[in-house]
Amino acid sequence: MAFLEFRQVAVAFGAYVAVEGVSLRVSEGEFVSLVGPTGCGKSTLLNVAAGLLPPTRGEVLLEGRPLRGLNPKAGYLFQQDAILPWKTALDNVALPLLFRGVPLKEARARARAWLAKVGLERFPDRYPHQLSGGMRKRVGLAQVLIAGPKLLLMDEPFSALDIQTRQLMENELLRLWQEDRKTVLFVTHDLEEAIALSDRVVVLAAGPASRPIGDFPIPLPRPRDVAEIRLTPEFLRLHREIWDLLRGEVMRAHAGA
Ligand SMILES: Nc1ncnc2c1ncn2[C@@H]1O[C@H](COP(=O)(O)OP(=O)(O)OP(=O)(O)O)[C@@H](O)[C@H]1O
Repeated sequence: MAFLEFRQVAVAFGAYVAVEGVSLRVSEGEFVSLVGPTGCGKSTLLNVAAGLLPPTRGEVLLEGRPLRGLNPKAGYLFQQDAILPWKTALDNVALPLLFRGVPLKEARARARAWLAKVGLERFPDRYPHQLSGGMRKRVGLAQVLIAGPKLLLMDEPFSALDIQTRQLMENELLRLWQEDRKTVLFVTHDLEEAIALSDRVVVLAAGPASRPIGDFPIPLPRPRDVAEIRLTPEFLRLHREIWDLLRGEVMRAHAGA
């Protein structure tokens, strides 16, 4: 049984059909990336998986059962920071526990442990504006992971970071993921990032009515270093193979824009 399954999902915004006939199965513990040209519906599909957006047609199954309303197993990390500027790093991370009624002292103790896991143990009292972009991402990641989601939905989480910080964060994500292998659905424009991180890369067609047109297993060994893995012949072979398909869709999207 798939952990998460899209079954013939379509989403229309008024008369515009963004995605149509999307069927996709993600196994428990699998790291799957969605790549595709701009506007093809990647974020739309993540929103459907999060239960934030009901499909116009078709359905999403979570552990075999139709998803109704918000996805209770999912944690969502967006491109923009979702952390609160008036709270410290520690209290931002503690927030999901406080919402659940965990007492303040316990929530802060657990948040402290999560800050340490993402390498911020020395900065619990800093406010977001006193942190770098990469550090804010770490706070965001800890804030999502502290809630213990079984499914991680990530929408271009590192795209605003400079390349070195981005690679550090990608390695950090892989390290945390190796610990307990959550199921991950990761959206990115960046094919290299998708290959470096994933077990599988799914290519979406240019919109309208986008759907998966390619599904590529990534049999690269783990643990991986995202900077080093990019230099291996197997990585380059996979990149060429997937780009052969993706290139046409990117050109179609630009021609239609
Ligand atoms: N709320 C909305 N109302 C109308 N149209 C929308 C809405 N949300 C998305 N769309 C349209 O649906 C299509 C898919 O959007 P989506 O944001 O999912 O694409 P994407 O692949 O994530 O894009 P990008 O890579 O640029 O972030 C786009 O054409 C977009 O303009």
